[in-house]
Amino acid sequence: MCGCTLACHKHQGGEELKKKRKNKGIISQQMSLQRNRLVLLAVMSTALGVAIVSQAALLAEVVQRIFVEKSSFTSVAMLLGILLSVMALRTALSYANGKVGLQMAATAKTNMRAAVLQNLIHASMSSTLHGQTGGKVSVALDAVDEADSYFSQYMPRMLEAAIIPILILIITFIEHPNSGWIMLFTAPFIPLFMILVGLRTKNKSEEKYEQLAEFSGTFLDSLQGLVSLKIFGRAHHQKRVIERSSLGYRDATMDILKIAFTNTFMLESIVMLSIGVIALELAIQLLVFKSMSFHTAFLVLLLVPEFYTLLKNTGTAFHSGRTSMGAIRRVEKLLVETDDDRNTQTEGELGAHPSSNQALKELSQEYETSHENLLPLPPTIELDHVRFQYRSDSFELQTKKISITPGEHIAIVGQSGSGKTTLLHLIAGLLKPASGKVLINGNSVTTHDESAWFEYVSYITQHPYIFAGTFADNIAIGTRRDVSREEIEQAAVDAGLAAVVAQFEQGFDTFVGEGGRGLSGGEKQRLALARAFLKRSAIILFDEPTVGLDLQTERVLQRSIATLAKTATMITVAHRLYTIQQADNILFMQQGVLVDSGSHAELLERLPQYAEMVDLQRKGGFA
Ligand SMILES: Nc1ncnc2c1ncn2[C@@H]1O[C@H](COP(=O)(O)OP(=O)(O)OP(=O)(O)O)[C@@H](O)[C@H]1O
Repeated sequence: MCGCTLACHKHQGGEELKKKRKNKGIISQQMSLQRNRLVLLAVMSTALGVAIVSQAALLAEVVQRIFVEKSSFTSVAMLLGILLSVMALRTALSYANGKVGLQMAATAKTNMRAAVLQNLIHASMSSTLHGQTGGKVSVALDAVDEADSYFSQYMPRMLEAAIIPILILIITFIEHPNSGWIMLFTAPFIPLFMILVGLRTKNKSEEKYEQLAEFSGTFLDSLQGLVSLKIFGRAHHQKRVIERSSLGYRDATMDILKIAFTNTFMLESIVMLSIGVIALELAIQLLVFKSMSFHTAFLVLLLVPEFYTLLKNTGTAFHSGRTSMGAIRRVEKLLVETDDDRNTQTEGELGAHPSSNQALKELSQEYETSHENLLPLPPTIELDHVRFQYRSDSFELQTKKISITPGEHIAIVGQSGSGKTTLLHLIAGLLKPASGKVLINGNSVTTHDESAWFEYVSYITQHPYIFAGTFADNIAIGTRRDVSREEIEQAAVDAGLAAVVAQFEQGFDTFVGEGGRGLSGGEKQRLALARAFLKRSAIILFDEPTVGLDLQTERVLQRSIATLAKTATMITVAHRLYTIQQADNILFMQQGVLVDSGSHAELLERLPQYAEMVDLQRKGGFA
């Protein structure tokens, strides 16, 4: 037994994939993952080449016998039968080639989407907030979809191009070297031309994806902020922004299409010209110089279009492959960005505290056992000279050494923007300190042990996220255990949500969240509380609402919070004097610095800024 939890194994797998991705790009990674399919494609392409040459040879033989040698139909019946079977085999092989290509594309897309999702899920809070949501959605959906043609068309066609034309060329050289030389001389123009065009398309395609991501981002931002835009009369301005960004996307797409059309025209011209030259040469040899047989001339004439069609298809596939590569690069960029972010999050901490994995595992086991019978035991939390910055030139948070004993009720207070929520996020392990440590029972919390640590924590934010689903689903996400309907209903009762749910005909099966019924701020917080009751965490983080709730809701929330806090360490970003006065320890924040901590009475006595804040709150009627 390695003593590793399921989450830990999953993590190791993810790390391996991450390492692989670091060394190779998505394409080579997929190629090595799908090596069997590539081998199958190569075998089928060779078989297809043999079928194409055989079909031409058989057809030339049949025509020679019927029209030149005037043989009877019965004497060629068998040849015709074989010809039909070869044609059927060729069709089947082409179909199978396409099918394997599609399977490769489907697997590659599934893997890419899983990797994008995995990275986005594990990205730190700060990187999640960075960039536009719509842009990320566009990478995860559109860019991954666009990668399809690289695997479904480009790869199979390239393999065919590497095998079949060479086979045809060998046969042509054996049959009639002059035609072989013409083919050999004209053929390189097609890939050469395609490479030149493809390189231009690649840049254009990358540009197109940047435009699409910008367009999606702007569009989603505008949708989400529609109410604010209308109220501030900015809807028209935003309309123009969307228009500009959609026109940018249109132009980038049109540029690619322009290149594609020119490319097709040039390709057709080269192909037609080459076939024409060979046909003319064959006619002169056959009719003027009479230096070759009809069978040979006809066979070469049948093989030549096959040769150029294959090269032409390769050219088209090359073009779509290059377009796809632009999309793949975007996915790679997102993966690298989020990978780097995960690296910076975890490095250092692990090396400094090799025992932290073990300690959290013990905590987790303790939690699992205790969950069956008792409530989980709150750990000791210590902040040891923590320093944090969102960005190098921005707000900086600093703390001294501070210890939160199990079951303590902590209030974090300070002016707006003083760093209260940031401190809460640092304690929760949602943000990683630049220096200093957040210690849980003496060990650092690292993102490596996220799942074990988060088992311990409930976080009731001011604006809890309500997922699209029923009340019951939304409460049940509070825990990873299988919970009964009774437990969900009890949690709702404890959180004061039951009365709200009872108003609806479908009760706990009422749809809420996106596409369902909307909830008020107070109702959302009660739902978040119900999740916390179900989870029965050892640490409750609570971002107290700044806006005034009605007295009834306020009382319900206060009562529920007090019940929850009985068995847990409670850390509240406090805005109410009542909460502050009840706290065992108050952390006073000022411009990012944890200035002082102590009881209400202590701080009143020794910290004038605190006394001033309390005075202001009293006057504001918050008490
Ligand atoms: N994601 C972020 N990126 C950059 N800066 C941020 C980010 N989140 C917050 N900040 C900045 O950090 C500072 C502290 O913010 P924080 O939300 O912790 O304050 P707060 O005391 O909780 O404020 P409030 O009481 O108004 O909620 C602010 O100056 C804010 O602008």
